[in-house]
Amino acid sequence: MDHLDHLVRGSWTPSGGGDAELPEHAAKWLAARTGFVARDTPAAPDSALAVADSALPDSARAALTAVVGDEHVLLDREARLGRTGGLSYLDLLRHRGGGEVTAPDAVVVPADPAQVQRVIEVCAAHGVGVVPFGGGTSVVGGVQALRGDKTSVVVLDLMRLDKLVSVDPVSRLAVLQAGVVAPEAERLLAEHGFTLGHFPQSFERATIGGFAATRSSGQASAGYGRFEDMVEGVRLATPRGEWQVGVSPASAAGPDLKQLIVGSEGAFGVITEVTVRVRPIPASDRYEGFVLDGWSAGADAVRALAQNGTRGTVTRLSDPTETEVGFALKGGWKMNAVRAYLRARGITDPCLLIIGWEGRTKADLTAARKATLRTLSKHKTVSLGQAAGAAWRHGRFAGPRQRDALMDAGVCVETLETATYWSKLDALRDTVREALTTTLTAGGHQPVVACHISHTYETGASLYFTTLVPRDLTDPVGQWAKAKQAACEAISTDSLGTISHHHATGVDHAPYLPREIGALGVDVLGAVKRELDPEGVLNPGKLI
Ligand SMILES: Cc1cc2nc3c(=O)[nH]c(=O)nc-3n(C[C@H](O)[C@H](O)[C@H](O)COP(=O)(O)OP(=O)(O)OC[C@H]3O[C@@H](n4cnc5c(N)ncnc54)[C@H](O)[C@@H]3O)c2cc1C
Repeated sequence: MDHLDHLVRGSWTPSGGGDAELPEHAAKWLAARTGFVARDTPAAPDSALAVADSALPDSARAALTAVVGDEHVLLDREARLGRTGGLSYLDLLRHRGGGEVTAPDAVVVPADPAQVQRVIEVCAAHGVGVVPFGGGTSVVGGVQALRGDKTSVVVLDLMRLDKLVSVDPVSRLAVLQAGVVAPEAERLLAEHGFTLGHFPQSFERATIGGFAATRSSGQASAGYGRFEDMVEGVRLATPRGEWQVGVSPASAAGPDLKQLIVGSEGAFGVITEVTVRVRPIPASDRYEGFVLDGWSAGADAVRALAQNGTRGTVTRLSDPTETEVGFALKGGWKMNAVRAYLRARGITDPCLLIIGWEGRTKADLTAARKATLRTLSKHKTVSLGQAAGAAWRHGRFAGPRQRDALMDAGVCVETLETATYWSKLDALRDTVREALTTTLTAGGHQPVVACHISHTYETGASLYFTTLVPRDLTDPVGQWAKAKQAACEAISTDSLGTISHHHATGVDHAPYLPREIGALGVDVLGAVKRELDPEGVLNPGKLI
């Protein structure tokens, strides 16, 4: 695993696009498909960014220093700039292009849950906003340093809460501090023979607290569940005091308050510890690729897998456009041979299906794989074998690096996600594709809008869209902002889908939340917030 700088904000990795490059064949394909002309648009240096002076009152600074020590209240430009915004395409653009960015007035780095609690109390007493910051990988504006009605705001960075607190191997439970980054969580748990099984594409950077705060979902959700399924208990610091929930695996003692905290995006409190369900590390795994002919055939097969309980641990279906993008980015004679092979097998509109199985024993894996293949045998499926599965697995965290390289070359590249019931899946996909295509077709440019299903349920599935189009250099922010707005309108009109399956609400999706949960739902969330955070200092402008 690479060492990733905690504070990089203009790209996924410190070297920007340098970790990946846009191969010539891929640039040619993009040119033919979108009208793209390669341009060198590297990130502007950090020195080109204007950061306003800190407005943190001296009294608040002194009180914070008394809690965490002088060296853990950071006021320097670099520390504040490093926690300015998340990692959406628009966040990256703001950092790359120069101009003014919204930096926090200070960064506070407490050492443990007790210090987090006291920091929150100090901020509430001084009317200072607090933005909890885990890995800073939010793509919906969740870590933007907004002030709301406050005159100053601090980022509360959880990076020092990096410990595995305890493991209960009998119950298969572990308590992890909120700032533990996902690869470190896996490393710490592996020492006890366990895995969490949570592998979002942001795995390398995101934290346990961030996963809980956003109801994250990882690539192996078919086998391990979403993050909220893994949460058994939460310790939360609030201006009203500490709140701990979760004492047993199930309970009929009223509504599940744990689920009120999970997904609260720092607006109700700061998660300091999470008790998670863990599983023994699987003894064996196997990944394979299959191809189905056309989106409907692919979606039908994946639905059958989900509804009769024969999914793999990973089950991921690309639509024809995403399959084409994948083949085009790889390029070379091997891809041409695959295309020819598929044509010869009667596949005219290839949809790539990746399935990964894991087993406690080899026999378990074999049985699970057989069950999947039995379901797939009822659908017209061509196997691409383990090589295709291994290729996907090898590149499963490469997307953010490729995005850096594409951004350097002048491409507008961004993703968005939603979910709905199976009966509405095609309508949702068509509507979002139409919205993105219409808004981004301009000036001789044609976008590529690719889609995949990577999280399935008995009743429905997620849809994840990736869009590529030459960047509008005169109004790059407006170009994507309009497209995203059109997609959000398409998703939320007539409750076609959810405004977020796993990226959360943040700032970007907040305007659409009332359509999804209703005015009464917004009032309920508002009441909870007022109860836990009467001064309104927690993560101003997010969620509600
Ligand atoms: C390239 C890329 C790929 C991604 N892929 C996926 C994916 O596959 N699946 C997925 O689910 N998400 C994905 N995301 C989104 C993001 O990684 C998730 O939302 C993740 O859960 C955020 O974790 P984090 O530690 O980075 O949180 P941050 O970005 O730091 O924070 C996210 C939100 O949670 C709040 N928060 C953070 N920590 C705490 C805490 N301890 N207590 C209270 N509130 C807190 C923040 O204030 C903010 O509102 C992706 C993002 C990127 C950039």
